[in-house]
Amino acid sequence: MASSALISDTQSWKDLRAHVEEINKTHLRDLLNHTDRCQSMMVEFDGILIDYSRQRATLDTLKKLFNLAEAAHVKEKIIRMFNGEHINSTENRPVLHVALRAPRDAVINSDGKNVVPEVWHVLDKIRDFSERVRSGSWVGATGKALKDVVAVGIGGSFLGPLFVHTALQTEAEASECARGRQLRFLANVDPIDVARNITGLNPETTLVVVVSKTFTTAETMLNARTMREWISSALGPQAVAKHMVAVSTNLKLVEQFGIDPNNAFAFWDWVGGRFSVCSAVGVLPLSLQYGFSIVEKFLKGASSVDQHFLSAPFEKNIPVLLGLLSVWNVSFLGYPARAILPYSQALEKLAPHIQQVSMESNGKGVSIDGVPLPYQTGEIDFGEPGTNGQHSFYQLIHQGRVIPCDFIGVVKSQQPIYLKDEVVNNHDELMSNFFAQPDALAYGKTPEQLRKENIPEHLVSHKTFSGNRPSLSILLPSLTAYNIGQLLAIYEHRVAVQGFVWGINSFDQWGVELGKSLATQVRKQLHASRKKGESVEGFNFSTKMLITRYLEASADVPSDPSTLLPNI
Ligand SMILES: O=P(O)(O)OC[C@H]1O[C@](O)(CO)[C@@H](O)[C@@H]1O
Repeated sequence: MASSALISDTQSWKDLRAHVEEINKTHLRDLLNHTDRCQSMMVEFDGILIDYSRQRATLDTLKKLFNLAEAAHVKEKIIRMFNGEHINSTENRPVLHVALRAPRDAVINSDGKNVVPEVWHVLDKIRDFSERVRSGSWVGATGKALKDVVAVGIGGSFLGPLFVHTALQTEAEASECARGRQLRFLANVDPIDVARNITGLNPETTLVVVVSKTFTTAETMLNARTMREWISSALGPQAVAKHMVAVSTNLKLVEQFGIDPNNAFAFWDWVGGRFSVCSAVGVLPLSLQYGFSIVEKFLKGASSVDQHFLSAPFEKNIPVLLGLLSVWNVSFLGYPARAILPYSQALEKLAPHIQQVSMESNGKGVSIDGVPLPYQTGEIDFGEPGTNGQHSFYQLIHQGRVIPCDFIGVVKSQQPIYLKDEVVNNHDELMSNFFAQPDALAYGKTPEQLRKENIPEHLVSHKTFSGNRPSLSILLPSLTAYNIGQLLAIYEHRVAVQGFVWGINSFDQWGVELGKSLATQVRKQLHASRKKGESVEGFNFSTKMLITRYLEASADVPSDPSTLLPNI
């Protein structure tokens, strides 16, 4: 399938380019009047309703997007992914996060081997370990039960688990299962993050889970050594065996670090970091907090969407539709950003997680065959829960730049509140905004409407809303572990579809390497300057000046310190 032909050279791409002119003659205000159009722009699957009628698209646009998908061989690429082919060609790896949530009896082959039994071997090990910790049969070095967990990891070894944890925290069944337990995440190498995470924790009752696919990430390893010091300085070095476990693909380095290999939970190089929340990366910390049976529901929700993605026709395939519409917005309508706006506080960490899933995957400059692209890929993802975002950046979305929005609403609140004598209950109040905002963006408000309302003439232009601003609405029935899994898989596959169309490798991340290697040079310099007083050399004028100023202004930092941990 590899070829240096770019999707932008195909007739389908050119047709869509030409079609923009047609769409520019329309306004969502009018498009929304066509009931047939709107009806065919609603899709339902497994309790989830998607309404994309507020996209700047007609049924003809959709037809052209399906042609584009065909020209980009999207169907074949999806099948190749599920078949375990090495579609991550620059790293020569399959991309099989779908195997992480496949049922026990599924068969998913990679390099001639069914990977599902090894997935379940690790899941069973997690179930067993987390039950022993939760029941108090696995105790710490002083015989106390371990009720608090600090998960140390960054990027994909952090954001997905944090998203799911935040979403489950207030879910009735999950929160009951987590009673008396805490799960914290130490990600940043900033010592302040260490201080925040250990504050209020007792090493005797704390389990540290070091999560790193490579077990070489500088930030994670320094934080892991810091946590090891925190434990051993309080309880003695032998306590590490009882208080530290690891999740990694690199079990050799785990052992070298001093963690018992029996307490290491494996995953595989066919799981990309940002797609790893369904591996031990997420399943271990979440099972320790909520119990394995809750996490299993999350995996089932994701698996249900996996099957839908693989088998549903494109006209009804949620990740495919959303992926194609994102390509339409970015590559044809020229909107470079996307706002992820969940009307649920429980989903407050969805946008940061999808930011990595999407931007690390699709922020590329060359095709999968290494050909420089004449078009931009990826989009700038950001977001906040509604209604908080409304009082922050929505002004720009309503009257400034056009940013396609994903509105995500939930039918049944995790935590309903009813107050006597209120007009509506609290969740209805929230959802009133969820329903209103997409229409405000789509319809806008004309000067004529304002004049009819007797708005003073000098304010008319200020109060005018152009409208015609696209969004889509995702309505979830509730926010259980299962629904959270569904939502995750929708976004993961949508990002893959976008990459498949753009013809890029969405599964590597070479762009993060340069900064890492330059930091190594700076680290060496800081060491040499602090220890031996060496002057700053080998940098450009600006960096040299900045580092020199930093060193001079922090000359009181001891050159040969004894261990100091945060004390707040
Ligand atoms: O799990 P690891 O190997 O510590 O890597 C953490 C993160 O670093 C990256 O490699 C780059 O930021 C991500 O892709 C990954 O999720």
